[in-house]
Amino acid sequence: MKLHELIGYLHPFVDYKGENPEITSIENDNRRVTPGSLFICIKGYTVDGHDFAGSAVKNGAAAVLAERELPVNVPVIVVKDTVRAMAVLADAFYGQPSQKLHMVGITGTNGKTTTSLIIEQIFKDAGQKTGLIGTMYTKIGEQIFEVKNTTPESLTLQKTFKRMVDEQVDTAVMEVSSHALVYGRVHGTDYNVAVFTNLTQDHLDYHKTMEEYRKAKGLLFSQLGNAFNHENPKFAVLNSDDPASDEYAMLTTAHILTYGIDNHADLQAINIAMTASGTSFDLVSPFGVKKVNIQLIGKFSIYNVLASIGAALVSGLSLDDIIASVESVKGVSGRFEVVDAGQDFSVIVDYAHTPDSLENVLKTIQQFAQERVFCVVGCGGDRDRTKRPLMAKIACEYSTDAIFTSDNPRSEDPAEIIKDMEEGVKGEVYTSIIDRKEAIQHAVKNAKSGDVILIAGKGHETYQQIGDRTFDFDDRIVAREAIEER
Ligand SMILES: CC(=O)N[C@H]1[C@@H](OP(=O)(O)OP(=O)(O)OC[C@H]2O[C@@H](n3ccc(=O)[nH]c3=O)[C@H](O)[C@@H]2O)O[C@H](CO)[C@@H](O)[C@@H]1O[C@H](C)C(=O)N[C@@H](C)C(=O)N[C@H](CCC(=O)O)C(=O)O
Ligand SMILES: Nc1ncnc2c1ncn2[C@@H]1O[C@H](COP(=O)(O)OP(=O)(O)OP(=O)(O)O)[C@@H](O)[C@H]1O
Ligand SMILES: N[C@H](CCC[C@H](N)C(=O)O)C(=O)O
Ligand SMILES: [Mg+2]
Repeated sequence: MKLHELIGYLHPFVDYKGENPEITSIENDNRRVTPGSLFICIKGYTVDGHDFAGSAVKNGAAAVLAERELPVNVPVIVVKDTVRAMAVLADAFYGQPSQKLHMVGITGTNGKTTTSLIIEQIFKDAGQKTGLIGTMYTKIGEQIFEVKNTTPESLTLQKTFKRMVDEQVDTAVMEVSSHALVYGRVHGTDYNVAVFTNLTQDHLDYHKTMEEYRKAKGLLFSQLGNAFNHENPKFAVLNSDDPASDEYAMLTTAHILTYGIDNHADLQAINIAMTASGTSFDLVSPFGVKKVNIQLIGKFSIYNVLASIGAALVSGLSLDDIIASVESVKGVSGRFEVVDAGQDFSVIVDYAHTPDSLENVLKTIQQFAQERVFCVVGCGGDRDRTKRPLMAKIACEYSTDAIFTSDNPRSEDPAEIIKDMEEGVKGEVYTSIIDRKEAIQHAVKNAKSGDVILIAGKGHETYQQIGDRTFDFDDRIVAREAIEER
């Protein structure tokens, strides 16, 4: 695409009439620039991309988009906000790919990854080719790509959508983090279905207050498009048991489908029966009452399944087929994952790293636990500090043996993170062991027949970030080895 054509997509007041080179790619990292690239300078949290413009030009950049004039010998287009401009240009350069896909976006504090994988399964079972973008990976068909963020910045995102279009993907399912909504990473992404799971405390280091956090998630719904496109209607799938849903319903002109358990909803689960290996319920739906038997447990799992059924239903799939799909879902890696090495106690690895998710998982375990419940848990460094005492309190309240340990301390002192946790449990009985491997070994050594050990916080993660180093660490492997050593 020629530079002039590309610039034409920007704000009409961006006045550029200089040279008109062919733009072969758009990059925001000088190290990825090749001859003909447009280099976009982004002021980051760590460094300022404007400092790399010179190097980008040396690498062959044909033009630079920046927030100020720069001393380089290629055209510099100056805009007020390069992050916003990047979203517009990425969408245009890749041919507005999200408009060619059936797009399902999922936001909420907990359950995004789980729900996105269930939705992916439903669409696959319906014979569609799917794409997935989320915490664990990006997936196009069956090809898996590593990711750094749950929701990547706009350039990577649009490039990924373009690849999905090229590879004939029908439906793209993606997690939309609150950070992504605030940073404008999904600006220009044309969702057909926006799903809300729930809103509870997390990420207050970034959003500061729950009100700001709630507003951030609301952006997915306010950006869902305001036109009544009757050929291609848009849907918001909202949790009727979460108070934030009322606000999100007001923010959007899309059709609304609600799901829930406690409050009346378009899709409501009633007559719930849970065993240690699964859950059954009656699904009250616009198509009558249907019996559903899932292999997942915990009330939170029912919510994830209802949200998934809702997203598939408004996408036009048949309810009976959808139910058959959700009934076949066995679980998601690192979410309530059982480690079984033949021991006579249970070990569960789960990604609960927020107060709400920890409470949900421990309450679910309590329903089945016959003896003691050990809870090995830590809190991430460089993340919301205010959730630390709350998580510690929940661990003490809902388990018999709370063991506080490290979970990606990053740049923080792990002992200080544990101290923050301990603030929430003054006078209670717990054990603190900084080294996560030792903490897991401690639980495994002390567990007796019939006990349950929950190892919370890292789920599918295969690393531990300490300082600026990343070490191999997988709760499931460490637990298995500890059991085998017993
Ligand atoms: C706070 C934050 O969100 N940071 C994101 C941000 O990093 P940054 O601002 O530090 O970027 P930077 O390193 O300063 O770089 C600035 C610019 O200079 C460029 N650069 C940089 C170095 C260089 O040598 N050359 C160069 O050109 C970079 O390409 C970039 O354009 O931009 C990066 C690239 O897009 C992101 O990967 C990074 O996410 C970091 C890893 C992160 O931890 N983010 C978290 C807070 C986050 O976004 N989490 C959410 C939610 C998770 C969930 O709950 O599921 C997520 O969506 O992942
Ligand atoms: N609907 C839900 N409500 C509350 N807790 C949930 C729900 N679904 C899952 N959980 C809990 O939250 C944990 C994380 O789930 P999941 O990875 O699906 O969430 P996520 O929203 O993708 O999280 P992240 O923002 O970190 O990517 C699970 O391991 C489980 O403990
Ligand atoms: N998406 C979440 C994941 C947290 C996982 C936990 N293991 C941690 O490192 O805190 C975050 O980045 O806050
Ligand atoms: Mg996730």
